[in-house]
Amino acid sequence: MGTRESKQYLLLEDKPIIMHTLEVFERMPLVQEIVLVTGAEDIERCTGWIAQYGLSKVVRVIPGGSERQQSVYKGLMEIGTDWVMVHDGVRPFVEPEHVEACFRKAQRSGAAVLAVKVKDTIKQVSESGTIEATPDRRSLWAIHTPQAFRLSELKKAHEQAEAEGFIGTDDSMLVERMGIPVAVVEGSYTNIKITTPEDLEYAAFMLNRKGEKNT
Ligand SMILES: Nc1ccn([C@@H]2O[C@H](COP(=O)(O)OP(=O)(O)OP(=O)(O)O)[C@@H](O)[C@H]2O)c(=O)n1
Ligand SMILES: C[C@](O)(CO)[C@H](O)COP(=O)(O)O
Repeated sequence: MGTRESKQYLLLEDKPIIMHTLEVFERMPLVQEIVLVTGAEDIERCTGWIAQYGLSKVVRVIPGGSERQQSVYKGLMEIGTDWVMVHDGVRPFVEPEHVEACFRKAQRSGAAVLAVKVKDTIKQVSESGTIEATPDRRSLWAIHTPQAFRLSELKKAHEQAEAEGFIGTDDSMLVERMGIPVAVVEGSYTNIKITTPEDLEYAAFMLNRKGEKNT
């Protein structure tokens, strides 16, 4: 993002992005409790915002680890439910009905992630910048969060990955490598991961649109 402030704390309509994200889950009857994993130095201000925005389902705010994977694992250790969903703090536009669909699918099949079909042709490119392969687009999906799992299986997958020194870019990868099938549930292209500066402009537009819909 290139900002001094971590992107999850940037303001969208005067509210930190992470609080917009938490509000989606707070309002869902399906969600029992939320554990927020953050930087140790951010716990105090996050706790303040949680009180300010009345997020009663956030039962704990805990410091993360050295990598995303360790942070998720630390979060899992604080969960008391049989099922868990892992979500990126910077995906505030996830639709509650898609969260619900992902969760229900996981309950039926064991594990599920939200995703969208890719629109572009995707190429595998070498370090020197030459195209090496063009995978068949019909089988390619861009994977989002939330990702839903049985808590015991996700914990086990994390422990196995840690023991083998494997680092994945999402939780599904860790579960997949245990041989557990993970179902894909079609979500929405608006469930962006706010990552680069132009995403902030899109996010402001999306928030405005959401506000107009609700009035
Ligand atoms: N110790 C860490 C480091 C990172 N993360 C999370 O892992 C993700 C990826 O972090 P990072 O690799 O720093 O990339 P970006 O967040 O994409 O960084 P940038 O803002 O530079 O795009 C983020 O959701 C971050 O909150 C984490 O939970 N614990
Ligand atoms: C989990 C994820 O959102 C799936 O697309 C993505 O891999 C997270 O990436 P980040 O680098 O941790 O933001």
